[in-house]
Amino acid sequence: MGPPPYDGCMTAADQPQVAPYDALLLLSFGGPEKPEDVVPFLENVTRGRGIPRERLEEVGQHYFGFGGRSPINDQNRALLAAIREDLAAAGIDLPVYWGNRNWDPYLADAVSEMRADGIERAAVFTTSAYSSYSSCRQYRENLADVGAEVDGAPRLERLRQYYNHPGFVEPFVDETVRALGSLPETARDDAHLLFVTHSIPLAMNDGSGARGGAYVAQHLDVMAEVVEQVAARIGRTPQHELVYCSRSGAPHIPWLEPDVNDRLEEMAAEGVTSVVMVPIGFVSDHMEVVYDLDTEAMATAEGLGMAAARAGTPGTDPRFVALVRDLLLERAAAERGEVPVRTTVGSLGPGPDLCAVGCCPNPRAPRPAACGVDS
Ligand SMILES: CC1=C(CCC(=O)O)c2cc3nc(cc4[nH]c(cc5[nH]c(cc1n2)c(C)c5CCC(=O)O)c(CCC(=O)O)c4C)C(CCC(=O)O)=C3C
Ligand SMILES: [Fe+2]
Repeated sequence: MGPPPYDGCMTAADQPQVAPYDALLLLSFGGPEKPEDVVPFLENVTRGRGIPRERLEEVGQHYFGFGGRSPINDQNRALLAAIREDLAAAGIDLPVYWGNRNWDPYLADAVSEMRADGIERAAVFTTSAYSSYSSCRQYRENLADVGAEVDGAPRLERLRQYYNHPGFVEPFVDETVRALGSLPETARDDAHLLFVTHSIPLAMNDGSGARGGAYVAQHLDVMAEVVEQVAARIGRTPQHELVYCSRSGAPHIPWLEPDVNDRLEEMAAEGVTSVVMVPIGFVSDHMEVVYDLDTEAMATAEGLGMAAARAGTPGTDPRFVALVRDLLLERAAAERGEVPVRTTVGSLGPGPDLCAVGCCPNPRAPRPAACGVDS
């Protein structure tokens, strides 16, 4: 997993090699920071996507309930600071920028700033771990758009998907063990684990990855790995399953199910009395987590008389921050023609540096996307 932390005795020759890159760009979703931002933010997210008016009003209320401020931008500020510290501690002198798809600071502004600073070729880390149109190709389309929009934009090379990197998986293991331990003693031993991710349309899952179905397959692989590591720690294998949150879209279009709330009701009827929710679909505790899980699903569990706890997301866990450095150094080595170690856990192996032709297709109409074998 990358070089050892900088111990103060490193010589220039020992410094990890980031060439050919001269910058790193953190690319994220973005979120509103005050009540006036909420509606224009939602318009940015849903433009041309056929999300019913009622759903938008409902989601707007989630944001207003938190003072019109999503936690996501502050979480990215913290991640940005942690990445800068981690790189510096490893003796890597590389500027790190941040831009979003849907809200200020926008990707185009970050890339304009990079161009003004003379950046020529940057690696791009997205806050999205899995393969699907929303979590992969849509970011690649954003990179293609900004390349066309910003004259003289640097080359932007998206780092591979990292759902099965130990720096993403291990924080969930620790947090699952911690959350189990936070349940009342009588509820601990038969608590079920509910692994939770963002629902997407069935058709989007069917198209995800190079051969289809990758979104669900990747989550099942992460779930199996977390369960195995948790079992090794607690000496038993808890019951576990994958469920979904944050369904959107028109009601007649099928999305991945079961919804976490529906499943909690069924489980209560089946006699389950305690659960731990493990939000493996998410990198930080943003609105989907603090509203859809901590507010809505927790209220559902409480209403059913179940004991419930939630595991935290990677956020700024030092292992997750070091993952960014590991992927950067891995890709830099590959671009120099070396054959780097590509660290993964689970059964699926590392994803490609460049996405396959036609993977994770745009559900509406094909658009140019960067960072594919055909771009
Ligand atoms: C797979 C996936 C992830 C996980 C991977 C990743 O992290 O990238 C994710 C993350 C996020 N989704 C977010 C917010 C929203 N997503 C929406 C809508 C949608 N998401 C979708 C998928 C995903 N979304 C889809 C298929 C739609 C339907 C419309 C469309 O086809 O695009 C809507 C519109 C209202 C609604 O319909 O809910 C909002 C406001 C925020 C910000 C949270 C904050 O502010 O803290 C984050 C991190
Ligand atoms: Fe979303």
